Amino acid sequence: KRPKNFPPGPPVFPILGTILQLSLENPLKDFERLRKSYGDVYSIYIGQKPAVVINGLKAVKEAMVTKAADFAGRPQDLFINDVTKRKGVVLVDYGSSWREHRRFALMTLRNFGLGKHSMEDRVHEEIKYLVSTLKESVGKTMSPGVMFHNAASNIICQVLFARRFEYDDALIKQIVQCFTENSKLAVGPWAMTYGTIAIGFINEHKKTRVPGEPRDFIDCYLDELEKRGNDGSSFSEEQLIMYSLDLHGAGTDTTSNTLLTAFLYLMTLPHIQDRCQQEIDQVLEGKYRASFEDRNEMPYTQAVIHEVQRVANTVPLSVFHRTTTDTELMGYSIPKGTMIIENLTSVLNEEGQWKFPHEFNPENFLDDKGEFVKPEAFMPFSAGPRMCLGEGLARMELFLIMVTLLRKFKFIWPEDAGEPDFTPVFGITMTPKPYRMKVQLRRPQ
Ligand code: HEM
Repeated sequence: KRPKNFPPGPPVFPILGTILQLSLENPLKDFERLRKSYGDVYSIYIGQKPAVVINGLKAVKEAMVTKAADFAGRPQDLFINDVTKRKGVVLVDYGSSWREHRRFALMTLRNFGLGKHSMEDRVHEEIKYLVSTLKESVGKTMSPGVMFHNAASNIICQVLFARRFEYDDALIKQIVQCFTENSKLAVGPWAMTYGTIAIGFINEHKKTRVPGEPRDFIDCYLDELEKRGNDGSSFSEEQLIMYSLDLHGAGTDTTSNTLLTAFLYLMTLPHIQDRCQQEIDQVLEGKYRASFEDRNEMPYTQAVIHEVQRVANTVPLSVFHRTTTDTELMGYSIPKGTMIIENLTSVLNEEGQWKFPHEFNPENFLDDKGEFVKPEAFMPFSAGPRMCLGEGLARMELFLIMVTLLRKFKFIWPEDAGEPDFTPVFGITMTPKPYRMKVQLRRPQ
């Protein structure tokens, strides 16, 4: 039985709840169907546990922005909570440890003029490896999956540990494989492997650091730890291990799957790729490399990158939330502790919010003068206090990587590759099916 005035939903069966009415392989279509029957806010039962699914811009905004604190918790009774020991930031419940760690990460990422290397330099450093890998493939076809995954992983590793791994490094390959092949089921062993690496790095940093002169995120955290001492602060070395695992995990699969989606569409829509290249050539003429600032001169390329993010729908159901108090949403009552599923998919393709909700079309982000505009329903990073903490870094990576690669190379869908399959594989993150791309140099380099 649903509690009084609880959001409606499909009939609940003993033991299984409403689970049989959802395809576990890809529940997104079922969520859409249930929205048609029950409205923007409805409930499902995962076994005996109720969860409220929130759909569409209006309801998502009311929950995540207007009633932000009420909806900013995280479920604490999932298997993953045991693995993460309730540390880090992504899965930590709303409270002072989460708040302090989130604030610290935002500040540290923002101040990343760390040492001599600004964040942009770190991203460009990694792009060099992408460019040389692609150069080796000129005139041939290549599978970009591992390359983009490694690049995204390395950028975070640079920020965290001031270290990167070669694209064919055995250890990092193993991690990538764990991640992609066994998918998210391998969180346990993966966390352990990565945890061990992180501990190694942290110990190394403790030996070589100069207090007050941080080289990277780990040094910043160790400085902060020293400053705070042990009196009741939520900062600890154990936190730091989980924290770096969190940031690495949150920043790798997301960015690399978005890049994979980008190149899949750019190859199969060559007129769009062409138009980006014209704009990039014009704005960067005479410049050695792109800077993030250049985006303001590139409305079309900006529109394409945003359209990629909209269509990629990289984190389709966001990260699950939980109510922190008894609350109300769109007139329904939701008790404290209820799991909340924020259906970002339903916002990113919502009819009435987009000119072309169901096709890849950069016009979704352009006004009639060709200027870049960002509709309110663009929320691939979610909204409110739990919104993606890496948004700034992710947007910088997407822009610098796409612009640099499009400036140098032309990407072609191989003649023998058959029809492209745009349907991604569902998971916490959506992954495009593996594909190959043909690479050509645009001008002699
Ligand atoms: C295209 C790339 C990315 C996308 C689409 C994305 C999307 C998201 C989404 C939807 C959430 C959940 C927000 C919520 O619960 O309401 C999230 C959380 C988070 N993301 Fe990202 N993300 C991306 C890249 C990154 C990067 C590069 C980092 C690393 C610096 C990062 C770090 C985090 C963290 C730490 C959280 C948890 C925030 C919290 O619980 O307070 N993300 N991201």
